[in-house]
Amino acid sequence: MNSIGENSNTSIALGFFDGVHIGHQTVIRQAVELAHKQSLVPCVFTFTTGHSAPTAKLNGGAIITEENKEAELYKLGVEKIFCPDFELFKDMTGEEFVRDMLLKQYHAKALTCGFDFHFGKNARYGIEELMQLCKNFGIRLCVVPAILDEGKAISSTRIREALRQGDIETANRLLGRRYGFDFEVVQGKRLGRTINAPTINQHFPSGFELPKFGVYASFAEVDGKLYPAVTNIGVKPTVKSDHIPLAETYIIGVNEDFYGKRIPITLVQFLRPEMKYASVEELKNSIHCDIEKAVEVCEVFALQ
Ligand SMILES: Cc1cc2nc3c(=O)[nH]c(=O)nc-3n(C[C@H](O)[C@H](O)[C@H](O)COP(=O)(O)O)c2cc1C
Ligand SMILES: Nc1ncnc2c1ncn2[C@@H]1O[C@H](COP(=O)(O)OP(=O)(O)OP(=O)(O)O)[C@@H](O)[C@H]1O
Repeated sequence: MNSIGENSNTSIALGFFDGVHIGHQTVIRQAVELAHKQSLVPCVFTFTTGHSAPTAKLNGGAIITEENKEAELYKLGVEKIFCPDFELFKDMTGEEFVRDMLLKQYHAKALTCGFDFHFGKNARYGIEELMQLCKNFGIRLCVVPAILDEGKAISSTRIREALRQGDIETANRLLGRRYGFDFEVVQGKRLGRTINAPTINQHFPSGFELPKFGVYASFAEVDGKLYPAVTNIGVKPTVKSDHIPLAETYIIGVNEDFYGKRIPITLVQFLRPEMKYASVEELKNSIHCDIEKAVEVCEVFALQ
């Protein structure tokens, strides 16, 4: 990043980009392509929502961590990410946002956004205003039409809804990759090993969207290699040891100490809801069925 001068002219993709789904990827690729054509630095303008957030973004938790979002953006060819706090620009007029922020601070020569992009105080300004402002300030504007799935625009909101319903197939299709997380592995009660299913435990940070509680066929990445796995997301009502939801994954065929590591887990199929069993013995039997099912499912997904 140091090679990019403070005053380099930029091509900027605009949006929040939670999840970096297929619609976002199209917008970002377009900004990167424009940058290459016009010798500009390919950039993304996104923002943090620490102190305040746009009303439209208050309908759910994050799909991806900030760190993983950045990694996905860089994979698409982005070289610089502008990420101010929403608070800093939320009261700007459309003109102030384009002139003072995008043009003067970030040296925008080209902007790319989606069909429904809104900006400025109370998200009052849309594509029409942006076109006019870009014309006034000599900035090239590219507006990407809606990228659809099943006839409806792909959105972070749709992905959150799919996750809440345990509909991992839809979430993964809209994301254009497998949904997952790589939170640090923390210590559990160590009961798992006594029921022949030692698990890695990962807590969801606050503000993160939780997938439906239940058991999923999954994959775990260990030292760059993918292993079939089975993940329970929930509060373990049978053992009542926790009220804080967490993800517990039994990695099939691996038995190592993962404490403190960041193990990437991706979900591929919902197997069953989390249940409160009458005994640990019943839970144990159920977990062994889950493992068998997960092995079958992962075999199919490993070929894809
Ligand atoms: C595949 C799988 C399915 C699970 N399903 C349930 C469940 O339906 N209900 C439940 O209370 N706990 C469930 N658990 C969580 C277990 O209760 C938990 O793994 C066990 O208590 C060990 O916890 P520990 O890691 O704190 O030692 C499941 C765990 C796994 C790995
Ligand atoms: N399906 C899509 N097709 C084309 N552009 C899109 C699509 N979804 C989002 N965009 C554009 O990508 C940028 C970032 O989108 P943003 O994160 O604000 O919206 P979103 O994915 O629709 O999320 P939400 O559901 O939270 O509104 C914006 O410029 C937006 O217009």
